[in-house]
Amino acid sequence: MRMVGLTGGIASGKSTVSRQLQAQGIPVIDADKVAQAALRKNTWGWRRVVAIFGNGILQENGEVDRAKLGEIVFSDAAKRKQLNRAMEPCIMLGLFYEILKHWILGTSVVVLDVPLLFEAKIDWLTRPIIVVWVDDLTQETRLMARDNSSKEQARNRITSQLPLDVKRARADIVIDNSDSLEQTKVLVNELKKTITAPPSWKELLFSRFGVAAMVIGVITITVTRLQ
Ligand SMILES: CC(C)(COP(=O)(O)OP(=O)(O)OC[C@H]1O[C@@H](n2cnc3c(N)ncnc32)[C@H](O)[C@@H]1O)[C@@H](O)C(=O)NCCC(=O)NCCS
Ligand SMILES: Nc1ncnc2c1ncn2[C@@H]1O[C@H](COP(=O)(O)OP(=O)(O)OP(=O)(O)O)[C@@H](O)[C@H]1O
Repeated sequence: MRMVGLTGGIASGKSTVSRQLQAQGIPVIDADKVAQAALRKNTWGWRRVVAIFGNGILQENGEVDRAKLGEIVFSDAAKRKQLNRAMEPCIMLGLFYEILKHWILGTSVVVLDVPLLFEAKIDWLTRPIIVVWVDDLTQETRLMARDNSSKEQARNRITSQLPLDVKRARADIVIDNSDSLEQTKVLVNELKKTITAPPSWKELLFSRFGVAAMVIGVITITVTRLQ
C-alpha cells in the first residue's frame, strides 16, 4: 500500500487539497480528526491531558474546551511540548488503526494528512511527501479570516510549527496554494496522476496480497521441508 504524506503549515490549505483529492476518489486519513477523537471525554488521551492541565480546561459537559487549551499551548512552548508528549501515543495509535483498516481492505493508495508530519518525525512512513505551501502573508491572512483570530494569535500558531519554507525544502512534491482555488485544483489533478502511478516492487511486497503471498510461501517451504 502506498502511503502518501500530505503536510504543510497551519491554514496553508491541507484540508482544501485533501477535499479535492477525496472528490477524485483518493482516500485520506486526517490526523486532526484522529487527534480530536483522541481527546474526547473519558478517552485515554483525555485522561492524560486532564492529568497535566487540570479540570480548568474542561467545559461543563466534561469535554475539553479546545479554544481554551489552544490559547494555553499556542502561547507557551513548554506547555505545548507537554501536550504533544501526552497526545503523541494516542494519535499514533489512532493513525495506526486507520492505516490498518485501509491495509486490510486492500487500498492501493492512501493519503495521510498530518500537519506535524516532520515535527513528529514520522515523515519516513510516507512517500512521496506533498507539502502544501503558501507565502507567509497569505498564510497569516487566511488563518485570521478562517479562525476569526487576531494577528498575535495567528502568529503564535504559525511560529509553533517548523517554518513552512523548511517543510517545502523537504518535500518531494510542492503544491503552491497561494493562488486561486481553481489553480490549486489544476495542480491537484496533476498530483493525482503522480500518486496513483503503478506500485513499486516494495509497495507490492508490503500490500495485503504481498504479505499473504509471503506467508503462504513461508508455510509452503516449512511444510515441504518437514516432509
Ligand atoms: C490544542 C488543540 C486542542 C486546539 O484545538 P483547535 O480546535 O483550536 O485546533 P485544531 O485541532 O483544529 O488544529 C488546527 C491546526 O493547528 C495546528 N496544530 C494542532 N496542534 C498543534 C501542535 N501541538 N503544535 C503545532 N501546531 C498544532 C495544526 O496545523 C492543525 O491543523 C488541538 O490542536 C490539539 O489537541 N492539538 C494537539 C494534538 C496535535 O498534535 N494535533 C495535530 C495532529 S498531527
Ligand atoms: N487557494 C485558496 N484561495 C483562497 N482561500 C483558500 C485557498 N485555499 C485555502 N483557502 C482558505 O484558507 C483557509 C485555510 O485552508 P485549510 O483549512 O484548507 O488549511 P489547513 O492547512 O487544512 O489548516 P489547518 O492546519 O488548520 O488544518 C480556509 O478558510 C480555506 O477556505
